Parts: sequence; C-alpha cells; structure tokens
Amino acid sequence: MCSLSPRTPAKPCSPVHRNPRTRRPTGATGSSTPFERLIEGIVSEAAPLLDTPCYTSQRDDREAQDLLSSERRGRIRGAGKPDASARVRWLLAEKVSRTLSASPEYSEEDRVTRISVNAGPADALAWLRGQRSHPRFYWSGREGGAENAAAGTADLQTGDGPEDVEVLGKRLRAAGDPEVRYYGGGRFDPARGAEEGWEPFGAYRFALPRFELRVQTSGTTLSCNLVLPRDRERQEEILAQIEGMWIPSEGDDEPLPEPLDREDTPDRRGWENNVRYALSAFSEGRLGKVVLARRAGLGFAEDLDGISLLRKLRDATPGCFHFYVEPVPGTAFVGASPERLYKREGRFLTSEAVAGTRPRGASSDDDEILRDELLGSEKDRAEHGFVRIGIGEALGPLCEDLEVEEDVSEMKLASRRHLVSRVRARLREGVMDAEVLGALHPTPAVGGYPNRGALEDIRALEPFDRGWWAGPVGWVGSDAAEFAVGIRSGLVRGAGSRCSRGGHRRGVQARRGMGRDRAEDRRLHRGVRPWKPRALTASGRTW
Ligand SMILES: C=C(O[C@H]1C=CC=C(C(=O)O)[C@@H]1O)C(=O)O
Repeated sequence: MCSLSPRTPAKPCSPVHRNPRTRRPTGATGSSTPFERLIEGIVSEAAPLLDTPCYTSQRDDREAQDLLSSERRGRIRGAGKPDASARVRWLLAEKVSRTLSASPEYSEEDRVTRISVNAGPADALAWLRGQRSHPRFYWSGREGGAENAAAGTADLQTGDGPEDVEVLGKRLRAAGDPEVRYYGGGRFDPARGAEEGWEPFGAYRFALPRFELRVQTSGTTLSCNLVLPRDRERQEEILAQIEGMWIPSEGDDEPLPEPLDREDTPDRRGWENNVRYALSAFSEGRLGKVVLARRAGLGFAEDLDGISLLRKLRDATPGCFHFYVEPVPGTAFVGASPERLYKREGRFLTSEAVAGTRPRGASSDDDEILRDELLGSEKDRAEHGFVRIGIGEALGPLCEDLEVEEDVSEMKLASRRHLVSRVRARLREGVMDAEVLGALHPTPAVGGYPNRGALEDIRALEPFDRGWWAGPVGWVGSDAAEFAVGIRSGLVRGAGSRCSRGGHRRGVQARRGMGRDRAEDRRLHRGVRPWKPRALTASGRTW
C-alpha cells in the first residue's frame, strides 16, 4: 500500500498480496491539464502493480475512492455508494499508509504516533457501536467537554496495581504528543480475586486505542494511533479497518428492556448483619467509617445493550463523568459517576472529597429543605470529614502545596445532592500518575477510615467481588490525566439472555466517640431505610 501525491515521483508499491479483484483505476474523467495527465498517469501506472488500492493525496480522493477494491467497498456501510465519511476515511488512510511506509524497519524503541483528521459531524456512541475491534471505551468529563470514543488496541498495559501505570508515563513522554492517551482503570480491590464477569478487566488495564473519535464543540477528529515500527507489519489490517469504518453523524436512542426480577447479595438479613458488625467496629474505636456495598441483580428477557444503556444514563445524569469499558464483546462496565478521583494538568492536581447524600426535592421548597438538611447534618458532615482527612493524608507526601477546602458546599445533581470539598495541589517534581493513583485510591468515600481496617472489613463482609465498581476509571496522557471514582455504575453482560443489576452501597458511619445516629440505626433495624440503588451491576444469570 502506498500513498502517492502529485509531488511524489511514482514508485510501484510493493504488492502485499495479489488481489485479482482490485478494480483497475478509472481514468481521470476528461483530464486536460498536464498536471492532471501526470496524476492520471501515476494512478493508472501504479495501480495495476498494486494488489490493493493506492491512496493518493487529497486532490485525488475521487480516483482513490474508485480504486477501493470491490470487496472492501462492500464492507463500508451503504455498500456501493461511498457515504459522506468516505473522504475522512481516505484522508486518514492516506496519512496512515504514508506514515507506515516511511517508518524505519527497525528502531531501538517503539514509539507512539497519533494521526488525526477532521471527521465532520459524528455521534460518538453510534461510532463506537459500529466498531468491531476491542476493547471499546467511552469517556466524557463532568464539565460536558469532549466525548472520547475509542476502539481496538495499538498498545496494552496490564498489571496488578497502579504501579504498573508507571510504564505508560515513559511511553507517553516518548510520544511527545499531549493528545496521545491510554484509557482504562482498575479494580476497587486488586488484592481480591476477580469473580467471573470481572476477569476480562484484569486488576489494572490501560489501552492505547487503535482508533479514537473525539467529539467536541470545536470539531470532531478521527485518530489512529500507531506504534512504530511494530505496526508496519499490521499495515494491511489497519488500512482495512479504516476502509471499513463507518462514521455516523447521528445515533439511535434504542429502548431498554424492562427488568423482570431482582436478586440482592447480600440479602436484607445479610446486609443488616454487616451493618451491625460495622457499628460495633465504630463502638470499639476500630473504624471511623466504612462504606459497605451490596450488589443487586436484574433479570431481563433479552440482552441489555451497554451502549444504549450508556446513552440513556448519560442523558439522565448531566454533571457526571460517563464511562464505558468493554474489554471483550458483550461484557461492559458502564457508569455515570459524580465523583472525580483526580485531574492532573502538568503538576497541578485537583481532587475532591464527596460524601453525604440527600435526594433532590419534588418541589423547589422540598429541594431547599433537603439541601439545608444535608448541609446541616452532623452525621453527613462527619462522614464527609473522614474523606477530607483521608485525601489530605494521601496527597500530603506527594505535593508541594496542598489545599483542602475547610468548608463544604453542595454538589447538586439531577436526582441527588452531596457534600463536597475541593482539593488543589501541586505535585512534587517527578511524581507520576501511578503514585497518585496508588496513594488516593480507595478514598474513604468508597472504602472507609482508617483505610486498611475498612478494606479488611469490606473483604470479610461482602460476599461478592466489587470488580471495577468504585475503582479508578479514566485516562492518562503525557501532560494530563483524569480519573473518576467508578461508582453509579454497573457490569453489563449482555451475552446471556438475562442480566443482573445491583450495587447498593450504604455508607454506614458512626462518629467515633461522637455517638451514633440513633434514628439511623432504628431505621436500619426496622428495615425501613430506602434502598437507594447507587450502582448498577448487570451480568449474566451465571453469577
Ligand atoms: C459510594 C457512593 O457514593 C459516594 C459518593 C457520594 C456520596 C457518598 C455518600 O453519601 O456516602 C459516597 O461517598 C455510591 O453512591 O455508591
């Protein structure tokens, strides 16, 4: 495969394989100028030597499109008539083929190169649905910034803990392109064995996607990440993927199946036993806070499509991080989290303590009452206080100056509200994302305080694997990174005919030495406490 441009002397491309069905070039229609005759000559001369179509410069994408071998055209949706994104594909293919052809055959170190083209109007989730290579990943920030849809693997970094993210730092710095990102995350508890369903996610897993669609108000770009010279040998495969790529300008809002039934783990009795155990840990002074979780399962009559679920979740939860991680077909971790674990821009870090919850009110008066109730709640402020302390202790050693807001404010979401305190810091020279992840996660917002004791109790009390629920999920670049806490989320295993859903978490906290919230205990014991599904775990019935 090679790329030709009017300025490049024609050189026969080395045939990759004899392809009898390559269409012969259609002569340039009525080319009259010497320049066009030159181009026509190049295209017609080179094409018969080629087993696969040649990519020409953008001046000639019409001829290039005609060179598209028939069997490939069939793979482009709307076969037989190049869709509106044909030019985008050809421009990307032309750049990629030129880069691959120009890459040296050998190099001491593999180097990441990102190639991007403007993609015109595109629907990120519909594009993602059309991708056949995995993992498939989606990420959008909380402030309604760019939507990032990513598919395929240019490079994969897995590991048993956040320290394995370290390798990415070196690779990203060598790439020298701030737009290059590895997407991924990790388990809530890497030390706990993964239960079926969570195995494909691994403990920590970050992928440099082969293809990325980044949709933002300033425009949409379609990118292809290459690892050179390693990807030279994948030229045919990569270009075929580009040629078969569909870039839809709008998405469909498919209805979701209604859940048929629900199964909770632990059941109510098991939950209340766990709460009693936690309350005794508070009384003994062993713990200040522990966030206990419960998994609920939903049965559906048909597969639950994770991308359709994400689209609805995203539209219903403004002000949240939205993510989708599908390492293998049919198994996806989907969520809408309000909580930032951290964002890094250069050495500047922002994080936040989020804890304490109340619903939104049905009327503006009710809403005001609930807001005041939350802001005035001693219990919620104490619970929130442990998160502030935990984050401060975790970041202190890594930062030159660390500022944790003294006061709390309201984080108002579509269906609930939380107490939040913002954290700002400047990382010490040389502190990498791996250290920040290792220090911050899990915060007491999803684990407890002290951290180690809370984790031990969670391992002992919870009869299920949290997997990536409440783990870090996000992306790492050379100059920046951002991770959400993977709550308000679920594991969708659409492969089976039934899915289960779940994920209750009830932060149970009594202020050590400050007495317990008697009403809270009574409500718990009377079992009247509303079960607020805060996360969604959907998986095959096999659980
Ligand atoms: C762990 C969860 O919420 C966290 C985030 C906001 C408020 C929280 C709370 O009220 O305890 C938790 O810290 C969850 O909803 O599953």
